[in-house]
Amino acid sequence: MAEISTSSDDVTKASTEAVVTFQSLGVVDVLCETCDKLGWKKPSKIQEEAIPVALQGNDVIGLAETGSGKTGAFCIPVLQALLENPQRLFALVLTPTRELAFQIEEQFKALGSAIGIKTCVVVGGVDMMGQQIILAKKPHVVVATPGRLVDHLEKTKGFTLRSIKFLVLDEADRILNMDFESELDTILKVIPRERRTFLFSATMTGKVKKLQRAALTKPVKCAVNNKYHTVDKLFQYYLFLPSKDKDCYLAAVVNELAGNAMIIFCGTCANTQRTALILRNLGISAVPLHGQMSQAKRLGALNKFKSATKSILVATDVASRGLDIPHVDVVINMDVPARSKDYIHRVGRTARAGRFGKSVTFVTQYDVELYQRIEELIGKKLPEYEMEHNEVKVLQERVAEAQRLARLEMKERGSKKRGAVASDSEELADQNIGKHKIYAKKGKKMKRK
Ligand SMILES: Nc1ncnc2c1ncn2[C@@H]1O[C@H](COP(=O)(O)OP(=O)(O)OP(=O)(O)O)[C@@H](O)[C@H]1O
Repeated sequence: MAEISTSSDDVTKASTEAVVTFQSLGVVDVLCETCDKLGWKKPSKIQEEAIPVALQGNDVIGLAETGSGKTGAFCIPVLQALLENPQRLFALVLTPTRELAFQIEEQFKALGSAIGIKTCVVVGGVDMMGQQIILAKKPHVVVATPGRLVDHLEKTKGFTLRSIKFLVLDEADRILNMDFESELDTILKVIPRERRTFLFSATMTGKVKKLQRAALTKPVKCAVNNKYHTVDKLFQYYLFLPSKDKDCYLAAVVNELAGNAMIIFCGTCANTQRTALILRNLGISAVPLHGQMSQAKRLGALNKFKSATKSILVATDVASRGLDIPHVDVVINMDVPARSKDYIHRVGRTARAGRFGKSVTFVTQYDVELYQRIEELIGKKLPEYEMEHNEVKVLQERVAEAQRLARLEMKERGSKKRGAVASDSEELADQNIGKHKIYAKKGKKMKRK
């Protein structure tokens, strides 16, 4: 496999020698103008590496840190090829989460706005019929999560992917994981072998066997920075704390960082829900996002957070990959991720596209080994987050009451679910916000800077 690897220094040196533009990379005028309109004055490092290689007709493995513009790095060559060879059902993009599929579609629409691009998102959790109607109109680009795409391949009459010229695996290491094994195999069987394939991620599987599954042809690896590098403008900390005091520490850290947009990552759907409820019971506006919520509620939660009506998103790893929400200032890992690579994706939700960001990872007595694996992966020891531990204790009583209420609310949710009424987590959280306000009135409202 040919390799192109660039470190930041190389890029700085190179950029002082010659100004790189989208045009100088070989991008056609109409797409250059669109980039300009989007405010993309020059290509990002990964775009600089991958676009010319892709435009020359190669398969590409693109590896670059989070928030570095990988989506544009594959969208632009696909759109340029489409311009040269206009055809319906031209490209298929596979991505692991539904939210990410919508985001990638938006990027295709934005970059392809001047050329009349037609796109379709095919994801689970929403009605198949609407998707069938759009698929029947044969869009140029289909952005899909693997499971729902397979459903359509099996059930939607007349839908085939036999004409596909480009396959893109975004968050490729995740798509090549066992979780998507059978779906990916089904999809690969029905798309032409004669095609171009792009693999992009901030973390890539090193296992050749897995990479072979993607059936690349003489791929060129375009890597920017070292493997598993986290962004320079991201200030990462860990906080060592006793497991039983996690909620209290969370309340304290959130309180201290109030005013910032934050994502709090939890390990399970239940803990995500519980944590969001506890924060709300403390009078802090937080919205949960996890896989047990309906798709409409998931998108609603994300939109509330994106539009800054809610400044805290509490989420599972469903939100760890790819989501591009520029205003995220802080990431808190309430639970240490079980898969070390997820750490890189989680903290990559902040400090995007050259901005600053901060992350705090909670490490309890049970997580030391997991945490050490993360430090090994990122190749550095992180500083400890400074915290006045006595101040945390002051919150204990109020947090205990918030926990008690959250337990009741979770129980209520459970029994509602057992009954005929299907209650949704976010809905329940909204119903309960009234209670929180009453509670907040009784107790002292938490300090907001
Ligand atoms: N050349 C550019 N100039 C300025 N902004 C850009 C450029 N390319 C991309 N961006 C913006 O940078 C942000 C991050 O891009 P993108 O979401 O593609 O990152 P990513 O590398 O895919 O991250 P992740 O690994 O987290 O998925 C987006 O808001 C995008 O619009």
